[in-house]
Amino acid sequence: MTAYLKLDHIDKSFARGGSTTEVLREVSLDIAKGEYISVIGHSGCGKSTLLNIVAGLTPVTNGGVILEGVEVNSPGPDRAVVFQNHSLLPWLSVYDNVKLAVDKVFSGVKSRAERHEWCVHNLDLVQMGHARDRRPSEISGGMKQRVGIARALAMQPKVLLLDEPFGALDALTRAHLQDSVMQIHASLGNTVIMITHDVDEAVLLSDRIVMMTNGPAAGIGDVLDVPMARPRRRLELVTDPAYLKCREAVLKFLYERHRFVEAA
Ligand SMILES: Nc1ncnc2c1ncn2[C@@H]1O[C@H](COP(=O)(O)OP(=O)(O)OP(=O)(O)O)[C@@H](O)[C@H]1O
Repeated sequence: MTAYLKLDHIDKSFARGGSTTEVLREVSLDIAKGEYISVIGHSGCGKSTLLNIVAGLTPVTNGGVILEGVEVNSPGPDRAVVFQNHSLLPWLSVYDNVKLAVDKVFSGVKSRAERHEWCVHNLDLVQMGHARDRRPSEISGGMKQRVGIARALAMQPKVLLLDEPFGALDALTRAHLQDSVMQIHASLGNTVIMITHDVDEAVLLSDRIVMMTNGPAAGIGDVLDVPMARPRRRLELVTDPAYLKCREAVLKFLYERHRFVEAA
């Protein structure tokens, strides 16, 4: 099987002043179309660097990213990113934030009326249709993240890249948004790479969990298959032996095999 998205022997070093930091070494992963992949690992191991490489925002030192057989090394609408700190333009309404991305991607393809419908459709998908005329400063953090997700989905990307998208949210808002993302993934079949620090979130949402070793020169330590059937319901999973087993495997990886050691 050829991978839909291939991370091919990626090395990444940053040079600063006279010194070089090796952040990633030999990161390789084949991702199938529609797969939901989580990346988990201790702080500073290089998760965001890896996501930024896939997004084309950070150049690799060696290796490459191949999407549908074509190497990608600059940003493009085929890979949409949602950051932890909502990156909405504060002077535009919710609707116009989504419209900006839609116009950029679809101006030659969809008519003005179709683009309007598409913006409304994607805002409805994340239950934000009612707030489309508000500015980012007038909505909550969870609502901003919903708009960020709507904006990303509206670009119809081949790959959705989520960098701790729920990290700054309270537990209840986080759970609601996780459920929305699961529903969207079920209906649209997006290919997703999501960075998270949250073990339960990784197990709940993912088909596979990529566990990174500690840096410097971090790599993929292990990849865990998450076998529970979908749709998944969080309350039912609490007692599901497969869920508990996955959770334990990730915790063991993080806290026994690759314990975080504070730099002296
Ligand atoms: N532009 C840069 N220049 C130099 N060093 C960088 C740059 N970006 C990241 N790094 C370094 O690369 C390492 C990995 O950082 P990265 O943000 O990818 O880690 P992370 O796993 O996402 O961390 P966290 O979980 O805390 O967000 C860190 O040591 C960081 O200081």
